[in-house]
Amino acid sequence: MKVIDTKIPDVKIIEPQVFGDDRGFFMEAWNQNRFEELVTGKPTQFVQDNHSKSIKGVLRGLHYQVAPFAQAKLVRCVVGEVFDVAVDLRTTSPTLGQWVGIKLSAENKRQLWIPEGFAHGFLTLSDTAEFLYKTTEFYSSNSERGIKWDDNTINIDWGVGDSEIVLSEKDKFNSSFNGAELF
Ligand SMILES: Cc1cn([C@H]2C[C@H](O)[C@@H](COP(=O)(O)OP(=O)(O)O[C@H]3O[C@H](C)C(=O)[C@H](O)[C@H]3O)O2)c(=O)[nH]c1=O
Repeated sequence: MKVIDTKIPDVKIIEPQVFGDDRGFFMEAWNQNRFEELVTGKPTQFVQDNHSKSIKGVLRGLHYQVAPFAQAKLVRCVVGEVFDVAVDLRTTSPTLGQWVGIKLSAENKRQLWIPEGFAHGFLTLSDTAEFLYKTTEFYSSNSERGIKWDDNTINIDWGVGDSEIVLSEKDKFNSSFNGAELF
């Protein structure tokens, strides 16, 4: 397992070791000891596994839960490809308002570690994409918050125009960054 830094120090790219042979491949998608040793450096417990399927152009996000239900997430794409984004919402962080974007795919098998204090979202690049992620806190609908995918303060380069984006009704009414509840 290789851990790669991003421009936001606490957000890490993880490349699991993949064992390929003439049957296909095997990899440990998550190993508690290795993850705590190489990624977080502390005890890290996940309590929920999520799985979503999206068609091309679907953008889910930017979402987060506020305290006491703030979630850290370990995310990966197991079918197709997505452009995955984390946005720093920590008021004491030197990278507040900055974002990290990475392509996650069934092909590259990369994972992204997104600590508490970040908004998260992804854009579906392939015809369909299936997205799996572990969270460190349970879902709490009352604690859910959303920031507009095209907020002009954060200014994420999604690589597509507005016309190609498919949003949930909820995501059409997300907050601006400047109006958002931060950490
Ligand atoms: C997130 C979640 C949702 N739900 C229910 C609530 C709705 O009835 C239905 C769809 O929820 P939603 O439209 O919020 O799903 P996404 O747009 O994929 O939301 C996710 O999008 C981005 C990518 C995230 O990082 C978050 O984990 C999460 O907010 O599933 C649950 O029952 N449990 C859950 O943990």
